[in-house]
Amino acid sequence: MTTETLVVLIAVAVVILGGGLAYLIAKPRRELPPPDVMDELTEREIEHPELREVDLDEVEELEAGVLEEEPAAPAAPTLERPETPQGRLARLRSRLSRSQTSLGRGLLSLLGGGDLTEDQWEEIEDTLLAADVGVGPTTELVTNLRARLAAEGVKDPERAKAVLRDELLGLVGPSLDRTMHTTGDDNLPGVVLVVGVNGTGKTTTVGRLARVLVAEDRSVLLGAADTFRAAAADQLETWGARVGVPTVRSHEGADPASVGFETVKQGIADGVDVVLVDTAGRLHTKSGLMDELGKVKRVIEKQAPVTEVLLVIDATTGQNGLTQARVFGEVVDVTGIVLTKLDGTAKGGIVIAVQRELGVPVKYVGLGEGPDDLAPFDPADFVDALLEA
Ligand SMILES: Nc1nc2c(ncn2[C@@H]2O[C@H](COP(=O)(O)OP(=O)(O)OP(=O)(O)O)[C@@H](O)[C@H]2O)c(=O)[nH]1
Repeated sequence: MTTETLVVLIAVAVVILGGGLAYLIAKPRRELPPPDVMDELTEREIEHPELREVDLDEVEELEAGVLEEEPAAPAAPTLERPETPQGRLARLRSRLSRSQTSLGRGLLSLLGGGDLTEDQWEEIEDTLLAADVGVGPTTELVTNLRARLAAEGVKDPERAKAVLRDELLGLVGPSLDRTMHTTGDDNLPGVVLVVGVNGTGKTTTVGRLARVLVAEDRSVLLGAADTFRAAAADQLETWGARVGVPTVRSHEGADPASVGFETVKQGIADGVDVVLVDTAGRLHTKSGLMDELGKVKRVIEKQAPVTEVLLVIDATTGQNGLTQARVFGEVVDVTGIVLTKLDGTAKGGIVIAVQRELGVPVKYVGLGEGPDDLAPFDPADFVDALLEA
């Protein structure tokens, strides 16, 4: 071999080796699979990639987000578990006494000092009237109190307080039937019609009553027969949804009687225990609308008897609340009263006045803005809270 041939051979070898090296450097390196895939690879598979069951291209696509993830199933709504009604008044009692202090303190301070002068008896009367007890019940209470304190020769403030408690309790009516009638006859649902002026807390009350019933393991259906305002139906639906209770509703301006009818019809078909129907109470002075309320009840009763008509009254409206009570009482047979916003007034005597006015018992009281701040009314607890001050 000549020297020239040797030089040519060396040059060819250098070119080949250089090209190979350049190819190796330029070749994209395959990354190691991510750690979780690594976990699945055995040592043998790492040494012999051809044996791998995991396709690295697929892994890369996954990394690049090419393969779409399975959409997550929608989370089931978490239902609230409402508080049982039994313990509620105990929890809310302080709100009652807070709102009643002027009445309780006023009476006790006067009665604590032995024999009363005429002026002091007048002061007692004024205190009762200022607390919205009403003229008739106030006169009755003062007359009875005077007679008993004199007859029993009461001088001791503790004894005077006990007599006052007894007399107040007598006025509140400890033996009135305060059960809410929610059981229908012949396998029909109980039907509760909730009426009252707008803004008194009617829709809130329907929502809260649904919670009371759910806490007692009763099945419930709501009817949004307040069709004046779409928002009222939305509000009701939201209340129900929180505790898994459905709502029957229609469009704004629909006939409230037909919504009531459809709700009870569905309640019967679904076999629910109780149907609660919210109604519109706008402009209670307009006879047309009040007639309409009467119609709602009549039409509902083509399906099933109404077992309870609850009138919602705002305790802070005083005498105006009594006027409302009177008007509603003329249109539908009110069977129970729900007194809302009792936490916001010192005029707790309205309980006594409104019962007298309608001859119907207060069955529930609203004592706050929380979802379970509606308590069954208990006369003894009420009077005790009144005199706690
Ligand atoms: N402090 C207090 N507020 C209450 C009570 N009950 C209801 N409310 C409030 O009163 C306001 C009116 O309640 P709604 O239920 O909307 O009154 P409504 O009578 O149904 O009026 P519409 O829905 O407009 O028909 C709301 O802000 C409630 O939170 C209560 O017992 N105490």
